[in-house]
Amino acid sequence: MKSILVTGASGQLGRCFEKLSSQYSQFDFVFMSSSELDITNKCDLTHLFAAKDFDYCINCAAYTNVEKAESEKEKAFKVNAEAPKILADICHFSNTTLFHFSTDYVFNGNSKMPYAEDDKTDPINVYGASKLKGEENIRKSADKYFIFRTSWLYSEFNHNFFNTILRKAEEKATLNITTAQKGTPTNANDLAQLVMQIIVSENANYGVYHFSNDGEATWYDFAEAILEISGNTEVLELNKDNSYKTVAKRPEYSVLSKKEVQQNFNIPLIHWRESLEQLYNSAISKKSS
Ligand SMILES: NC(=O)C1=CN([C@@H]2O[C@H](COP(=O)(O)OP(=O)(O)OC[C@H]3O[C@@H](n4cnc5c(N)ncnc54)[C@H](OP(=O)(O)O)[C@@H]3O)[C@@H](O)[C@H]2O)C=CC1
Ligand SMILES: Cc1cn([C@H]2C[C@H](O)[C@@H](COP(=O)(O)OP(=O)(O)O[C@H]3O[C@@H](C)C(=O)[C@@H](O)[C@H]3O)O2)c(=O)[nH]c1=O
Repeated sequence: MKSILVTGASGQLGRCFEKLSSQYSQFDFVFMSSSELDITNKCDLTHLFAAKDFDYCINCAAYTNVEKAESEKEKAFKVNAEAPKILADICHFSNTTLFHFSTDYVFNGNSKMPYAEDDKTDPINVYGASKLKGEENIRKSADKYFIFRTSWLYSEFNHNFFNTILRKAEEKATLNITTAQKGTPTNANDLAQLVMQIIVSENANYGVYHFSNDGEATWYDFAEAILEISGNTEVLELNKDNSYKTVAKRPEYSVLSKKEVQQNFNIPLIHWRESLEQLYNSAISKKSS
């Protein structure tokens, strides 16, 4: 039976893999949260891989607080840049295929058209710079790796924009949301599904790929869609607000081109709004009814 290690398993994406794992009983999944496995600890990682053979390692562990990263640069780089290097070295030595995730924030956002994989990177915040360094470290150390740059992940799990808006709707708070950035909201469950499809098909087209849902939106459009789909348009005030204060700069435009991922893995792309609606109906409205 092939085995799959999932790191950062209590995070948003990790929990999507855990949810999906019940559909893949042919694999032996080992889920390890940050308290069970610290990916910055080379010694613990070495021992783990010496004790068990993993065919795949899905690295969902990351430092993802974009605002805090500005003042915690060292910590962000340790988790997002140095740890992926350790993981890549160990995976290479153990003949384990590594799946890793990066971000649209590796780009500066000056483009007017969707970013391709080989477009120039130029992060404008610490989080983006730390994730880019992590990509570079993996590319140098491993052969059998997939890096998926994705954007604006949300799901029913943990802290994310979708859950924040739903919570604010419950509190009937006034929402002031920026229209200053354009990107693509991505259902983290769709990303987890893509990875499992690649594992099942034993596809070996290793490399860096862009994956998000289809279409584009501002954060305001995303918030508006969440309120419409959850039937909350009457109960709270939603305003466009380009003066929303943040510490970290964010790219104005970060839509990703999905040509490569479609060509290499033959997957259907779901429009962000359709996937949002599906998730709300399957995971949220069911829970509250
Ligand atoms: N969220 C988003 O919008 C986007 C995310 N991505 C990328 O996708 C991936 C998954 O993100 P997502 O699930 O949303 O992020 P989360 O923040 O929800 O999950 C990250 C997990 O990593 C854990 N973690 C942090 N440091 C360590 C460590 N040293 N060792 C082990 N685990 C650690 C965290 O644990 P704890 O909480 O205990 O610190 C948390 O459980 C990341 O690589 C991220 O950069 C890319 C684009 C968009
Ligand atoms: C909560 C809130 C946010 N905003 C703005 C702030 C910011 O510009 C934008 C998004 O806010 P967030 O803090 O939720 O998102 P942010 O942390 O920028 O999200 C990013 O996370 C990392 C991990 C990624 O890799 C990116 O792809 C992206 O998803 O919306 C408002 O305008 N009003 C609000 O009420």
